Amino acid sequence: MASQRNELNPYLRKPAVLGGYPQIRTRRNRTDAWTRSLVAENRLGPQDFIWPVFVQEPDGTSGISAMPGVLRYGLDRVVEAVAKAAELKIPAVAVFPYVDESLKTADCAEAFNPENIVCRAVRLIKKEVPDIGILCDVALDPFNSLGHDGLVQDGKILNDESVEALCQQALVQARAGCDVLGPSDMMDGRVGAIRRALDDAGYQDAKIMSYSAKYASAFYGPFREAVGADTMLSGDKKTYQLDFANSDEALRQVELDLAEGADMVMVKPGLPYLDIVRRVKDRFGVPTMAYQVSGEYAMMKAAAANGWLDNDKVVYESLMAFKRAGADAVLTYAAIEMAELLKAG
Ligand SMILES: NCc1[nH]cc(CCC(=O)O)c1CC(=O)O
Repeated sequence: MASQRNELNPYLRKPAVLGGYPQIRTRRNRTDAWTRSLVAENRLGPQDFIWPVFVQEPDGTSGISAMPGVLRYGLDRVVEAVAKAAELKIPAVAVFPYVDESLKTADCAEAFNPENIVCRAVRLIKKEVPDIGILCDVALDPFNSLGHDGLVQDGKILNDESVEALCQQALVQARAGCDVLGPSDMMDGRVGAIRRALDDAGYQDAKIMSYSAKYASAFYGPFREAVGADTMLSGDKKTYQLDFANSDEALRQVELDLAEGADMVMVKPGLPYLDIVRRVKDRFGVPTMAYQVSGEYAMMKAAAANGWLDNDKVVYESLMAFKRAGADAVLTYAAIEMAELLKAG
């Protein structure tokens, strides 16, 4: 039968596997925009973003010199900004506080004050923009006169005492209406402790997005200006944040956080750490977030301001790269501009 058919149809006599060029031309799938769209393996939409929002005590807004286009919002302005994010179909915002120096202390008491700027912003956003998810950072640095994420004694970052403080901070945030607690402090055991504290207080549905693979990175520089922690920090964060020489260590950290009850995990910074995103996603298959941090944003904006890079194109390409690496969503300061661009087509 087969040989008969081959005689009738000489093309079938050719081997099924053609082998290569010139029969195979991979450029065929790239000839037109519609073909490229058809075969695209990843897509980017506003649902892929979490927008970090800085809030400040004074009404109005203020700029951050190393983050052009990013503002801190007073409570009179934050609702409008978050409502715009919701309108653009961005699923969640991450609230970060700018705290006046006079409120920063070594015991970080302001972090547990239910009337602090984070809690008030969360209550307001929950009330006025009820459908957007709210993530809060759980770490003491914005409230710490020493600039560290944990409590400091004699120059050492205390672990277990810090975990207790973080639990208190998570509880005031959950009470204010925060949907997702994001421990970004890298203390040992904090995810399990926060989970227990939330459950005991009746917040079983409050989610934990753990900053699991958070590296001691120089790319956080502009953020520290944004939250007013730049001049405060004594030393560095290398005794708790991960060493950027390592990646097995990140997997171990993720594994522990998942065992302790993390609902989602995060890799941070983003672009220079896409290898970690891929390893985490492949190994655990859990919701994996990545944070395109302040320094990454600053680099793109600085190059674009000089005319060296095309802002819209590099921001788009960088965010698509996160998707390709396996990230489910990206925390990015460019969320609004990118959502607007995608909407405009
Ligand atoms: N724990 C605080 C925190 N949460 C998010 C960032 C960085 C975010 C950014 O750079 O955009 C930091 C800074 C740090 O750890 O020093």
